[in-house]
Amino acid sequence: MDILLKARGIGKLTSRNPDRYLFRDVSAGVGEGRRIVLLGASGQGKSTLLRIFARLDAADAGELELLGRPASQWKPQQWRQQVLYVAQQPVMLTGTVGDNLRTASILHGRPFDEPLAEQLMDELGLGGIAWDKTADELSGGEKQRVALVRSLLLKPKLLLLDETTASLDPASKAAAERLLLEWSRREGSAQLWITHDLSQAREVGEEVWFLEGGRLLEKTSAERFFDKPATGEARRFVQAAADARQGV
Ligand SMILES: Nc1ncnc2c1ncn2[C@@H]1O[C@H](COP(=O)(O)OP(=O)(O)OP(=O)(O)O)[C@@H](O)[C@H]1O
Repeated sequence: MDILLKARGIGKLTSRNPDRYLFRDVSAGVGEGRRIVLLGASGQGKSTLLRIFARLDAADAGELELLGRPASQWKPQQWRQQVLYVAQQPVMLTGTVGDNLRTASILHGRPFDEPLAEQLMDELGLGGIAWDKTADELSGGEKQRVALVRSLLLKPKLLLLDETTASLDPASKAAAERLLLEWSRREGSAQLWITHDLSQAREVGEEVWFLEGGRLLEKTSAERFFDKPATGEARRFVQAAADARQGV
């Protein structure tokens, strides 16, 4: 498996205290077409790490490489076409639903694949939404799904999914998971998910990265992470989630 994105020694200082790292020494590789889940408690810096991978935020240490070329050799916009961050809080651009769906093709000068946009909207249960509706009038869950379709239409090599299904009702969440799994198989694109839902993590993840105490403590197969975590921290994390589910 070729490595698509490589991180070497990535660190981010805390904004409050420039002597302290939020996380450091993050070295890992995203394989082509691989589905990885990034787990860890709130506030560990998972979103920040994904934003660094998408070059929406700068690292304070370390280097990134995409397709074997260091970040310095990529124009940020070209990098972001390939490594696309889907934000936790969806941002709708001014205009209609159709305008939002066409954004990527306009920005990147590619033809708009309308049949694909229709198909993706349908698969996410948005087939009934008029494309001339003002995007800002959509519900939060609708915005989240339109933002996802908008991202998929760009066909990035790596999708960074930051709690993308967290605000969806159970049926829409299942539809989004199905679509993303199918998409990764069909398009061969890689996905790096942040989720707090461990059953979703088992469902979608081939690999798990576990961030705690400012370090990427585990990088392993999903099966191994859930059945036999190597560190006490991961064991406690998995156990606490299981206890919470059972109301212990
Ligand atoms: N330089 C920094 N950049 C971003 N966040 C920082 C920084 N320094 C400190 N922080 C704090 O660290 C935390 C990082 O937030 P982030 O959203 O990345 O974590 P997370 O693990 O994704 O959390 P959640 O699971 O709750 O979404 C926040 O509490 C933020 O205020």
